[in-house]
Amino acid sequence: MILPIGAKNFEEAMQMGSETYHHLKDIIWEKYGSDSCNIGDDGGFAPNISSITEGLDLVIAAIDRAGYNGRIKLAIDAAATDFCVGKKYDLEFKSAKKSGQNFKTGDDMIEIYSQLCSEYPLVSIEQPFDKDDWEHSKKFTTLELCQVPIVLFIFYLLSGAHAIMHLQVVGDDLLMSDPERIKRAVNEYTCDALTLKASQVGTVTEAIEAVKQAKDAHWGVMVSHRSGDTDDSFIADLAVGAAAGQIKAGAPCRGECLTKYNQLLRIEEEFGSEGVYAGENWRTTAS
Ligand SMILES: C=C(OP(=O)(O)O)C(=O)O
Repeated sequence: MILPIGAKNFEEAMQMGSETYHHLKDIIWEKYGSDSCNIGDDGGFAPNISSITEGLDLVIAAIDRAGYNGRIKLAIDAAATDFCVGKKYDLEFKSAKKSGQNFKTGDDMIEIYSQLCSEYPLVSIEQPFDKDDWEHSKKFTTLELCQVPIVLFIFYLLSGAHAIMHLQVVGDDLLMSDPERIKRAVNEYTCDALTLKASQVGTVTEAIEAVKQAKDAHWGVMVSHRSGDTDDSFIADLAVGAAAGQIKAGAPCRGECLTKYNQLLRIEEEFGSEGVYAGENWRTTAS
């Protein structure tokens, strides 16, 4: 996923995201052929890549070709519950020819994520471990991985702003937008942001309660669509109303994704000069 945090407003963010998406399509077409440009549930491409870094390199190349170097950061939704087998993580879970050799422990996964964080402009990882792997979620979140240069890091420490600089660890399945699980995650520090799925929590009232819990803990809030979503745009209003600062609604293609982004454009237009695009403050708007 990409975060166009260097945009001046949502309209520009949308332009940056769309241009990057279309450059990504060209790059994938050139390298893997047109079949690889078929899109999945969330509007993303799924070329036959053989490593995590191969995928990230494609996105970096697209950002570069679109001319947005330094203005767009990266995020990953690992959705690790999907490839957790027992207590291990099967990195070949998508392959038909499984060798059985690519199982990783929770500690191995921490190593992998840490390495990615040091090599890429990665600012957020969602669901890096299984939904019940509280142990590694805690171990990883507590690391507070930071990718800013050391000189800048010291400056941020001195200015008291260091809390926003480390990698955001987002709880999706770990929390299930459930108040009891959020409470446990806050107490144990097993993540520091909430994926908010209104259709998962059930009612708008409960969704607002979950946002309050997250804000009280000074967490980030990422309002999210669902796989196979409809063309309902309500989550755009929810994200603005909750001052979430973050929304995840898929790639800028197909009606069910675009309807959310179009609603955000309309909201921004309605607010006019009073509208505030979260931009660099994407994590702190929630507190
Ligand atoms: C679409 C998502 O979730 P789900 O599969 O639970 O709908 C997501 O987390 O990006």
